[in-house]
Amino acid sequence: MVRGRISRLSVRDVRFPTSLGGHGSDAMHTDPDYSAAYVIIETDAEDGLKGYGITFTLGKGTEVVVCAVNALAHHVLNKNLRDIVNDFRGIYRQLTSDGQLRWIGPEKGVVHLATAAILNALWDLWAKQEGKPLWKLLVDMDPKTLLSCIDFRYISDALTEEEAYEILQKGQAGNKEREVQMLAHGYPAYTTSCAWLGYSDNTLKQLCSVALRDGWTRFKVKVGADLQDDIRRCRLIRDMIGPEKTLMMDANQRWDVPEAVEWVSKLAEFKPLWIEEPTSPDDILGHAAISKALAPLGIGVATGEQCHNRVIFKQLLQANALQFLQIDSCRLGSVNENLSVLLMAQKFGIPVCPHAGGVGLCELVQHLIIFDYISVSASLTNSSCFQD
Ligand SMILES: C[C@H](O)[C@@H](O)CC(=O)C(=O)O
Ligand SMILES: [Mg+2]
Repeated sequence: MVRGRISRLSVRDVRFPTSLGGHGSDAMHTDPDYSAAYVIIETDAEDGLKGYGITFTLGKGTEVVVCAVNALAHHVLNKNLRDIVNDFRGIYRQLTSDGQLRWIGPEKGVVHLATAAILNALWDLWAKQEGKPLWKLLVDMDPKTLLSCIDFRYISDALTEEEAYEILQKGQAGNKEREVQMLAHGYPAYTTSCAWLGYSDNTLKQLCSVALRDGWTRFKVKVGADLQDDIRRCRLIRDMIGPEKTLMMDANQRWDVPEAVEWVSKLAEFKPLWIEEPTSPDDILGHAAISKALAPLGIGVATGEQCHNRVIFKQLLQANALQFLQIDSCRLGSVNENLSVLLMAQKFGIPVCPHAGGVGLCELVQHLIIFDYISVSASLTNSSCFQD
């Protein structure tokens, strides 16, 4: 039973000095300090439960997001949690339509990251009050209630609410078996932890052999700064993992469109499953051109960790611009907006492989992808996996 009035919203600036060891480094973010704007929501209910929500940030960027969280807090303070969840689409719309803050979005950038942190905390509190993990709250929710959390504005030309309802209805066939399977075996994952760009070859080798020993079968390597380095590192990792295991590459937006095609063609001998973020995350037609050029080489394009919102995902799908869709639990406006993207991906037949390289993202995104498998896609084909 959902209960309580939101009596307090606090936000902390949490940072880890990961740049010191090159952890999390890539061709664009060479000195990332993994960080989070960490929101805690309290109610006046006697149960003492709190909702915790985060958005992933890097170092000093956190200060700006914390400021935006404080600016948005009044939209939820003093509201009853029951009223919020009974009109979750409305509260999403309210936060994203703030008359003064929308101008510095809209539904993108700092204010959207702040929106995600607040909404993530509300979802966490709702799930806790129901006594369930988030994935189970979503799986058990009837389709109509689930859809009432989604803002279909701007996407109804690609996915109507009626189509989304049909997808969820279809997803109910076999869902109990899939839930049992998830509880018994978990969800397939890949690791990036061996091959951040700032790691030496020795570190890469050492971490890769540990990962192999631990049973990992899918590995992601950072590329994009220097072609000769990439060739050497990709050869090293491919030699270690052998021809059968899966290799992905991630360029973190480093290239122009023609440069991406040329560069990745030179890495094709290492048989990557995908090239991730080959160019600007805003360049939908650029991604489409890269997808088309790399298709004959058997290399797909993955993107999404910096896709602002459901509109960009809609257009990437409409333009055949990606073969692997990478939702991010905090870049989009939390669970509400992620649900719409999972449903669009299903309609377009594109597998979802969430982004999770960051503070708390692995923990958050597993709820979304397990829900996706049980209630939406019903498929593990084409490595719908996520990151260590
Ligand atoms: C800065 C982050 O570590 C980024 O490199 C993560 C990423 O691109 C991924 O996990 O994928
Ligand atoms: Mg990435």
